[in-house]
Amino acid sequence: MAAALQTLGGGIGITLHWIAFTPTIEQQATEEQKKKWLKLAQDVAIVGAYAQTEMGHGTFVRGLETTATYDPSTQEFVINSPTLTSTKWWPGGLGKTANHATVMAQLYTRGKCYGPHNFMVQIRSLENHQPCPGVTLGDIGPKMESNGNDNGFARFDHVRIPRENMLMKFARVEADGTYVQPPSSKLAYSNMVYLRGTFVMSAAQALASATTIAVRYSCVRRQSEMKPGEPEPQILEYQTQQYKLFPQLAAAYAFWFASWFMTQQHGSITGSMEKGDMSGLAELHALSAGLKSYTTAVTARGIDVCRMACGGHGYSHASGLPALFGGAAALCTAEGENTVMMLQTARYLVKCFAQSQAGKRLTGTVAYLSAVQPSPVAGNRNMSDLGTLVAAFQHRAARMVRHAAMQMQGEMQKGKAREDAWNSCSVLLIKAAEAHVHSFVVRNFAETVQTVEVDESVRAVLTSLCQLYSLYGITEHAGDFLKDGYLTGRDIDAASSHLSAMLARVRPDAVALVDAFDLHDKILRSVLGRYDGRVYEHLYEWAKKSPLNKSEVHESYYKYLQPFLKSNRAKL
Ligand SMILES: CCCCCCCCCCCCCCCCCCCCCCC/C=C/C(=O)SCCNC(=O)CCNC(=O)[C@H](O)C(C)(C)COP(=O)(O)OP(=O)(O)OC[C@H]1O[C@@H](n2cnc3c(N)ncnc32)[C@H](O)[C@@H]1OP(=O)(O)O
Ligand SMILES: Cc1cc2nc3c(=O)[nH]c(=O)nc-3n(C[C@H](O)[C@H](O)[C@H](O)COP(=O)(O)OP(=O)(O)OC[C@H]3O[C@@H](n4cnc5c(N)ncnc54)[C@H](O)[C@@H]3O)c2cc1C
Repeated sequence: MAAALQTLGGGIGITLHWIAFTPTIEQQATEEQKKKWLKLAQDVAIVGAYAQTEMGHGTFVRGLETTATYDPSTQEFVINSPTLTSTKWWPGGLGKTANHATVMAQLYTRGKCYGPHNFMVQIRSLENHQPCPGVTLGDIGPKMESNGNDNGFARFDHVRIPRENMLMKFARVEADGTYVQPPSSKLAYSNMVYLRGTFVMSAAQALASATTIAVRYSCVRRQSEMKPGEPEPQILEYQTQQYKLFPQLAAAYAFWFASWFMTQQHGSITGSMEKGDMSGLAELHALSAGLKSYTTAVTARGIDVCRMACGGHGYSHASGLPALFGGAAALCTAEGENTVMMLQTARYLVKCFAQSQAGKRLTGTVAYLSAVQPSPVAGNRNMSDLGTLVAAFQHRAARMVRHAAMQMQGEMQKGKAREDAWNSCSVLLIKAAEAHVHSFVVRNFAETVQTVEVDESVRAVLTSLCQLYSLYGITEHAGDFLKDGYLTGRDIDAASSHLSAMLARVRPDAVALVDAFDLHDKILRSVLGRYDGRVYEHLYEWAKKSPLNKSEVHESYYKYLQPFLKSNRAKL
C-alpha cells in the first residue's frame, strides 16, 4: 500500500506515517490517547507526519522554536511558528500527504518553558484535504533522491488544540496548567532511539541490495583478457573486483546481525523502562546512535563502491544503484546527523571510561573497556582466529577511548572549560567512538556465526565472511593496531595474506550469499541485478523506454540545434 501510494502518487509520501508518526503514538501516547489515535493510524484512517525538524534547527532539538503555550482558561495549547526559521522543514509526507502531525514544540505553561514535547495536530481537513485554519503547508522542493516523497514545510499561526493533544505518557500538563515531570526528559526523544535502531536494518538491506546487484552483474559481465588468447573472464575473477565487493557483502551480513542485536536490546530495555527501570536508557541511546551512524556511513560508501564496480552501467538508473546511494545518503543525515550521533556515543564512552577509572566494573557493550590490558602484548598472533581478531578490535577501541578521554582531561587540567576541551578533542572522540562501534560489530558478527542455528557448511561460509570482514577492517586501519605495538608489522602482513585467501575462499559462494538475501527483482529494481542474469536484453529494452526516445528527432532539434547549425554553416 505504502509503496503503491509512493509510486503511483508521485509526491505521496506515507513512509513516515509508518516509521515515525505511528510509532510516536505507540511510544508516547497514554492508553486513553492510543484509544483515540492509534487504530486510526494503523488503519490509515488518518495519515501522519513526524514534524520535529525546523528550517533553523534539526540537530539541536532543545533549540527548536515552535511553541506550544498552555491556555488554562480554555484548556488548550496554542501552537505557533514565531519566526521564519521555526517553520517545520523536512518532515516526510508533511507537504501534501499528511492530515495529522506529531509536532515537537517548546512547551510553555504558567510562563515557564519546559522544553520540547510532542503534540498531535490536525493539519488538513478530513473532508477536502485543505490545510486547517492557521496552518500553512507545502513541499520543500526537489531533493538528491526520494523525490516521490513530499518532504514538506508547515507554519502554525496560533493554532489551538485541546490539552489532551499533548502526548502525555511521560510528561503531563494538568487542567490548571501544572506541569508534571517525566522520569527522564529524554523520554520525549524515545522514538528517535527506536527509529535509529531501524536504520541499522535499512542500512543492511541497502547494502545487501547493492552487493546483490554488483555480484550478480560481476558474474554476467565479461571484460578484458586475463591471459592472452583466453576468453574474456567474468569480472568477478579479478581480485580487485573481489576486494571491492566482498568486504561490502560481509558488511551487509555484519549489519544484518547487528540489527538483530539492536532490535533485541531495544525490546528488552524499553520493556524494563515500562516497569520504571531507566537504567538501560543511556546504553540504548549510545548504541543506537553509534550503530546508526556507523552502519549508514559504511553503507553509503559501500553502495558507491558497488556502483563504480559496475562500470558505466552502474552509473545508469537502470542499475538501481544511484537511487540506492541517494537513499542511503539520506540515512546518514536523517534521524540524527551521523557526526552528532557518533559524538553522543563518544559522550557515553568518556563517561564509562571515567567510571572504570574510578573502579566501577562496566557491563553491556562497554564491558571490554575495563577488561582490556593497557599494555600491548606483541607477538605472532594467529590472524585467522576469530577470537584473536575480536580481541584486536577491542584493544584498539579501548586504547583510542582512553587516549581521547585522557587528552580531554589534559585539556581541562590546562584550564580549559569542559565544553572547550570536548570540542578540541572531538575528532579524537569521533574516531574512538567509531572504533568502539566497529569492535561491537565484529564481536557481534563473530558471536552470531558461532551460535546461529545453521548447517555446519553454512557456518563455515559465514565464518569465512566474518574473518574477511575483520581482516579487511584491520588492514584498512592498520595504523590504529600498530600504534602501541599490540599488532606488529608481521601481524598486519599475515592479516593481508589471510584476507587474500578469504577473497578466494568466498568467491565460489558469492552468488549464493547474495541470493540468500532473497531480494525479489521487484524490490531490487535493477536491470544489472536481475535474478535471470539477462542483463543486456533488458538494458536495451529499458533504454528504449527512455522518454527521449518517444520521437526519432527530438523537438529540441527544431528549437535549438537546427537554427544553431544553420547559423554556423552560414558563417563557413
Ligand atoms: C529481507 C527483506 C528486505 C526487503 C527490503 C529491501 C529493501 C532494500 C532497499 C532498502 C533501502 C534503504 C535505503 C533507502 C532509504 C530512503 C529513505 C530516506 C530516509 C527516510 C526516513 C527519514 C526519517 C527521518 C526522520 C527524522 O529525521 S526525525 C528528526 C530526527 N532528529 C534528530 O535525530 C535530532 C538529533 N538531535 C538529538 O537527538 C539531540 O538534540 C542531541 C542528542 C544531539 C542533543 O540533545 P541534548 O542537547 O538534549 O543532549 P546533550 O547532548 O546535552 O546530552 C544530555 C544527556 O541526554 C542524553 N540523551 C540525549 N539524547 C538522548 C536520547 N534520545 N535518549 C536518551 N538519552 C539521550 C545524553 O546521552 C546526555 O546524557 P548524559 O548527560 O548522561 O551524558
Ligand atoms: C531524507 C530526509 C528525511 C527527513 N525526514 C524528517 C522527518 O520526517 N521529520 C523530521 O522532523 N526531520 C526529518 N529530517 C530532518 C533531519 O532530521 C535533519 O536534517 C537532521 O536531524 C540533521 O539536522 P540539520 O539538518 O539541522 O543538520 P545540522 O545539524 O545543521 O548539520 C550541519 C552540520 O553541522 C554539524 N553539527 C551540528 N551540530 C553539531 C555538534 N553539536 N557538534 C559537531 N557538529 C555539529 C553536523 O555534523 C553537520 O556537519 C529529514 C532529513 C532528510 C535528509
